[in-house]
Amino acid sequence: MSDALATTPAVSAPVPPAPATSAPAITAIPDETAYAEAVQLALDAAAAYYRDGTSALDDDAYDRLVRGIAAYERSHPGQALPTSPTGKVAGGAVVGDVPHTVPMLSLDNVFGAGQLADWAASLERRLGRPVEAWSVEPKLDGLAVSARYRHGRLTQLVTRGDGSAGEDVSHAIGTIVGLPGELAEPHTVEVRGEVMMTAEQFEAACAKRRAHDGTTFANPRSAAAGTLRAQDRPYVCELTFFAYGVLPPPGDESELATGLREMRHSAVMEWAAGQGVQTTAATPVAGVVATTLDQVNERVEQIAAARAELAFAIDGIVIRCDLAADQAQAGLSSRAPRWAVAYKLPAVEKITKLLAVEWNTGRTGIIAPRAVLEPVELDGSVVTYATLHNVADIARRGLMLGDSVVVYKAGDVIPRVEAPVVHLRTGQERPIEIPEVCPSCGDAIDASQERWRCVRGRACRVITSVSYAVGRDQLDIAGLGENRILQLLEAGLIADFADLFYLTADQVLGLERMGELSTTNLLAAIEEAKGRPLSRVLCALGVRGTGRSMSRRMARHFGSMDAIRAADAEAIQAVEGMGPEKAPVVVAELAELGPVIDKLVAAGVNMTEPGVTPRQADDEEEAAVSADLPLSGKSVVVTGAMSGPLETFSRNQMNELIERAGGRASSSVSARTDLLVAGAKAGSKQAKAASLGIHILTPEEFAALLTDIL
Ligand SMILES: NC(=O)c1ccc[n+]([C@@H]2O[C@H](COP(=O)([O-])OP(=O)(O)OC[C@H]3O[C@@H](n4cnc5c(N)ncnc54)[C@H](O)[C@@H]3O)[C@@H](O)[C@H]2O)c1
Ligand SMILES: [Zn+2]
Repeated sequence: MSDALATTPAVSAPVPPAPATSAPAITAIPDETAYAEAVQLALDAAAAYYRDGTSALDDDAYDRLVRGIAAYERSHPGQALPTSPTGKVAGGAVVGDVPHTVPMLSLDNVFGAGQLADWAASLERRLGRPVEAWSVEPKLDGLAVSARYRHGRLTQLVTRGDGSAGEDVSHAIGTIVGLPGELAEPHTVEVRGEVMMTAEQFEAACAKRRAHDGTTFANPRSAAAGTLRAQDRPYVCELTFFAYGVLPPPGDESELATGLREMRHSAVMEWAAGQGVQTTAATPVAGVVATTLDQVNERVEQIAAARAELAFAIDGIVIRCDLAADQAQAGLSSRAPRWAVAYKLPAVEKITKLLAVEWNTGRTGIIAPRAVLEPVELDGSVVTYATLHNVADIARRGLMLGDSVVVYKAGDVIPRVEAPVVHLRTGQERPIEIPEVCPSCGDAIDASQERWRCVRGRACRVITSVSYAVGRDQLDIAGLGENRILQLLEAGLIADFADLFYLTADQVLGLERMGELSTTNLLAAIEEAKGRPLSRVLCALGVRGTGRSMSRRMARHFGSMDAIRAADAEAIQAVEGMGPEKAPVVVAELAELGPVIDKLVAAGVNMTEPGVTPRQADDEEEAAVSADLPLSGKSVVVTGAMSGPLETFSRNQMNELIERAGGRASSSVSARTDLLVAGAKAGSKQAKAASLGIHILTPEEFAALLTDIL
């Protein structure tokens, strides 16, 4: 939640996570005072948003606020203020002095296919006939402008303003890619479209501003807004234009003018492109014409899916009647045309706080910073971490601890910090500490390239990662202490733990303090480790977020390493407890570990989970767990010291055993516990289980129950 809302508790509300297509959240407004505050807050935000992009609110917060205002006005019609933003273009917060020939309006919104169908049905009722063709285009997230051409020359550029009059921003002519100074032919027309910044232009703009005053823009839209209106900046930033309309001068009865008025929207767009004006035609989200709502929805889904990869921001899809006659007959309301609608996509950017920066040395020795954020709900999940790429990136964005930052996340994309919101700084922000030595091993940092590395490179993490992989709960290879691993590394015999499976007796014997017997023992232990269940091999890989229990759950869910490797983020997310933030990281890290896994496979290391039939790549079902296992569906807790056949079992091995027998291992006793295995010196858990009437077994009784599996 942004600061601005936090300081006005009367109008702030928790964010209920809403699925993409459901009705949007609103800010609750309890009384008239809160209502007046909310109106003022919305006006200030909208004024700043359209002026130079320095709103204190992100779009989602603004939209919730305005919906809250509208809801309050519906239930208290007598209290509505004349300054209220509802029902007005630009929330009524903007004025202009250059009149528009035809109003530049807003768009009504729909959320989801259901609302779209309702909107289309009411439009068709109004027309008294079915709409023959729909045009479906991306809703570009920038600023609307009207570009006036006289005899083919671009003479004036005007913002939307309050819809009836805008502001002259002709000074920007010549800095906007896609808006030529001259048309291919000497026509007099008005081209309407969106001015925005591509990701690349945004980076360049941030670099220029940073060189100038040490700050950056918060996101491409606010950078575009600020840039379009800036007149006396000592630096020039490039912008991009995409057209979505062409209007002939009112009263012009020339052949071209009448032609344009009668042309389908799709044909108008082709005409504009023919004149050298940029349209979305060449982008992956080009406008299309659809004849049925099913086709419209299909294109909506395609555009939504392409969103994360686009070089520019979109916040929805615009659906309009393609035929000029339909548009003319449907007409306009005071705020929006009746023949078009915006199908809103969920917000993928929010403002939150940068709480800390963590530094980690990756498997390849790359030292990467990671942002720790005040948790924020974004595109269907709660984001707490975001990537910061590298040190140069932090410097480039001028980030500070405590900054309000714009965080971006769409679909499977790993969340990233876009930039600080400089105008929300309080003076309490502190510099981010940059590490001077490798955070993993303490050795020096090689900072010669943009991505910093530990001077040890891959070796930095190898000792820790090999020690972890051979640990008792993973591959369980006895006789491989840190010193021994270091020896193997320094002798060049291993570079990762998969290489252990290729060691020969000669190589091992060649090491210092390594006799015949210990060599035989070590190689036997390594040989034995080849048969460990998939869950342990997976755990040994050390993928972030997949510790012992998650590795077991993944192994049981997929059944084989092949199935795990074939899974995308969505499929991985189907594993219990795997959040949408973690899933893409797991997929990325597994891909990065591909060569290690291949080496393990080639060495003959087991890649399946006992008792689980591996799922096929396109299998919708859970991997089939053999039915009627002794603990099927039971929740089991283990406490006290194990004895009898289970004497040597670690807790992790006990948990594995339980899950292999079809049960669920848990660490605490509750009403949902089915069985407690209580060994000697069992304490409070046994007492609690007894009081709850839970079935209690000794380790020996439990072992007897599982003789077939042990
Ligand atoms: N963060 C803030 O403080 C703040 C303040 C005000 C408004 N906003 C945001 O602005 C949005 C409302 O703004 P609005 O009234 O400018 O826009 P809108 O959502 O009403 O849509 C109309 C605009 O869409 C644009 N557009 C993009 N692609 C188009 C296409 N293919 N065809 C036709 N039009 C296209 C045009 O600029 C047009 O003016 C809200 O989503 C709100 O979140 C944010
Ligand atoms: Zn290191």
